[in-house]
Amino acid sequence: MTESKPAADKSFRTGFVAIVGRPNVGKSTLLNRLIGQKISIVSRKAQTTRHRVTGVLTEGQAQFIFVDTPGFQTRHKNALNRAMNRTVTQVLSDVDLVLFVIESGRYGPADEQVVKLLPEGAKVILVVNKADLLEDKARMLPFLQKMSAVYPFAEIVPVSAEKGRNTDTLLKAAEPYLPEGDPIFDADDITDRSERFLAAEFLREKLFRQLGEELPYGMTVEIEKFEAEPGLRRIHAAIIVDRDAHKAMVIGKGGERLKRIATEARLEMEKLFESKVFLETWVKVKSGWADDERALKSLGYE
Ligand SMILES: Nc1nc2c(ncn2[C@@H]2O[C@H](COP(=O)(O)OP(=O)(O)OP(=O)(O)O)[C@@H](O)[C@H]2O)c(=O)[nH]1
Repeated sequence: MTESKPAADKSFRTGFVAIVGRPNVGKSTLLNRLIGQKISIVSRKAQTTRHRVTGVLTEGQAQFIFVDTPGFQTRHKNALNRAMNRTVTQVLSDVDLVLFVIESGRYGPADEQVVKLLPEGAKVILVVNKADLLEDKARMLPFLQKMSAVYPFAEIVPVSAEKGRNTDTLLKAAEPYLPEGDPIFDADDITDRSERFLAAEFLREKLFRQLGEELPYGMTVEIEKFEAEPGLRRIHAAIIVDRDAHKAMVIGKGGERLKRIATEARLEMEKLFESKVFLETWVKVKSGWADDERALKSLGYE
């Protein structure tokens, strides 16, 4: 494994990078674009820091280690939110660089909330995504100028994550902000998350997509059983919601919605695990759990 590590001379740079932004600005698309489509699963390593690593990009003389920042909500004020916002600020003060993503031509209250969570002194690059959607290109420059007054951004880079435009420029702009140091991961490592974890992530992602605005607050996914044998994964997943009404929303009319969600998640798992997947899902009601500080610990938020 070690021979695939890039040669470490003194100018090699390695650093932790967090991608933040309000929902739907294109954070996942950007991460996927930067690290490429290939996802390989490796076991958690001893030298992995306390951060949750979502992707590693080793290119030229630099290694970018992307870390997870839990999502944050401004609509609901309960224990889960307070803890999540605390976690966000903690993670952001710990990383070497923050990529703050917004949409071209749009800067609203939800984006402002994110700026408020940026810790003092953090190195932040403003990524102005979806540049392809800005119909009037002449609006870009004044928009960038307006944004430069919002926060002392280290750099401002317009990109299109979806089309892969200018993402190389973004990496070049980001590299000098990583501290000098040897790579921590082998060049081929993309994620250190386990298959079990990724299974929950895929299901969660499909739920988010399908439920959209109706997403029940505090919903979570628990993998109750994960069995792996060559060419086959057997997964039992529970979707936990707060109320009976939420349960009905997730299941949909005649179970259609849950069926669609589970099918999409299963297909993605099969692709990633390169194996057949039997996925069983059901919805459980655990009332009030989102306000239970103890429940946070089990989710890793505290
Ligand atoms: N036109 C265009 N669409 C984009 C671009 N980047 C992302 N999108 C689309 O924007 C939507 C949201 O993208 P995501 O990557 O899921 O956004 P996100 O910020 O991770 O969203 P959350 O998971 O809700 O926080 C998707 O439909 C993407 O296809 C872009 O550069 N141009």
